[in-house]
Amino acid sequence: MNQSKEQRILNFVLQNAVRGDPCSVLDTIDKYCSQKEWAMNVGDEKGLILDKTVEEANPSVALELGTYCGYSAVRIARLLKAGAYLLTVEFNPEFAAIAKQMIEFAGVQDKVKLLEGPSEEIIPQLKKKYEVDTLDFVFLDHWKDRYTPDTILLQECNLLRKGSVLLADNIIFPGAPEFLNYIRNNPHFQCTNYPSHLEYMKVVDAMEKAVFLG
Ligand SMILES: Cc1cc(-c2n[nH]c(CCNC(=O)c3cc(-c4ccc(F)cc4)cc(O)c3O)n2)ccn1
Ligand SMILES: [Mg+2]
Repeated sequence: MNQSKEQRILNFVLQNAVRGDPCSVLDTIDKYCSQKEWAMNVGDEKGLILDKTVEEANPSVALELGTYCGYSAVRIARLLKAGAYLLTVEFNPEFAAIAKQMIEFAGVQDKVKLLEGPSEEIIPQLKKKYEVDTLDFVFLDHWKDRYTPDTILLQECNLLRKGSVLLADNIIFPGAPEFLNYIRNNPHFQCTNYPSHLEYMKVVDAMEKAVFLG
């Protein structure tokens, strides 16, 4: 049975990156996806915006919606302080299996908990089943029509606190116009736009940061 693109990306990492070196894993994925096969990792350009936002937030507990192959999970986890951790949610079992191996190869498995299932099911379980109090940082990178309902769900589940930082990918392409309208007109959030480009392409994209004001 011929391999999936995601399996080819993982194999390229296993054969070309340095085990236990997150930066080497990120660079190797970026090399493969810019030169051989495009894939929906946040990538190196938007990855720098993600890095700066994570460093500024310096989260103890972070949530990522949309793991895919684990690129941004590795990117976030490599920046977390001792004792801090990332919960990452993936809907597609094939993607989750790839991401698990990617995270382990990068050596950040002790900082990452990979949860399989749809975001609308997982979010309401975070407090009781996953012992989360509040989230310091949330990376929205899953289905674009879920950004708004899941941001509302996070608030309903009391998972945000004053100062919680949300960062959303793909604001322009594929686009999340409803989310942009919701978050920019919501007095409980302070928004900042970061113009960029779609991963590995010249297509215009952007990220939106939204700080919860309580
Ligand atoms: C409901 C739920 C869902 C999830 C979930 N897990 N994994 C994902 C992946 C979502 N990501 C994307 O669809 C995405 C797409 C593009 C793209 C595509 C095609 C183009 F032509 C151009 C750009 C670019 C990107 O940067 C993206 O992030 N969702 C997890 C949990 N619960
Ligand atoms: Mg994305």
